[in-house]
Amino acid sequence: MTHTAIDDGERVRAGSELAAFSRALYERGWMPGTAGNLSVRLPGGTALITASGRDKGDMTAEDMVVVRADTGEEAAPGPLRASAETTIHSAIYRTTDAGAVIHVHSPYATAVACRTGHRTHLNSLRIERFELLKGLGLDDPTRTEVPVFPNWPDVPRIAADVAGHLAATPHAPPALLITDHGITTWGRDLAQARNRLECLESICQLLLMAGPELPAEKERLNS
Ligand SMILES: CSC[C@@H](O)[C@@H](O)C(=O)COP(=O)(O)O
Ligand SMILES: [Zn+2]
Repeated sequence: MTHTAIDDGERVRAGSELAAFSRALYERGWMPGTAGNLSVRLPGGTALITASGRDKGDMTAEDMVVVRADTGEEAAPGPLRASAETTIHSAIYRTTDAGAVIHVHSPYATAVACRTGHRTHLNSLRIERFELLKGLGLDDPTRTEVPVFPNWPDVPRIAADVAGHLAATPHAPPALLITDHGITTWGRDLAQARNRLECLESICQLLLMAGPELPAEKERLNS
């Protein structure tokens, strides 16, 4: 099958699933305005992604665009434009075996991204000890380093940073932050990507609620 030969039934089934997940995330307040985008990998080297600039709480299967999974290029001319952040999804599809990618502007993860990110350099957020790390499917569920990328105005530049980091970091967690912007997670399907997103959003909430450490706590943690 070539990348343009998408079975219509498959496209509609995947599009309906994207629309349902998008609505649910919107209703949680994680896709304010028209923020956020979701995609799934399809057979034949393609992916289906939410159209750009749409209300993410009110999408249907017809509001999705077929793109090449490895480049983000639109597979066929049509009235809708693929998400402005499609190249970030493609960077993930190219360098991992992800079957689905979710990007949202959820408040706690975005706040942590704002506080830990750097305007021009890749940074990382070290997370240790939280039980919820077990929900990320890590090789070592006791600790991880979530990369925090600069929010370049040129999205393909963010995508190039992401692809470079993931290619060089085989045990990277299935998640990334973009400073002053939001969070992206991925998994074998939308449900797994959403579960991982929920774990990280909750960890970020706990980090913000728990810190900064009190001196007595520091002593206890270091003993
Ligand atoms: C509401 S502005 C947010 C956008 O700039 C972008 O970050 C975003 O998440 C949605 O872009 P989109 O092109 O609709 O997929
Ligand atoms: Zn965004």
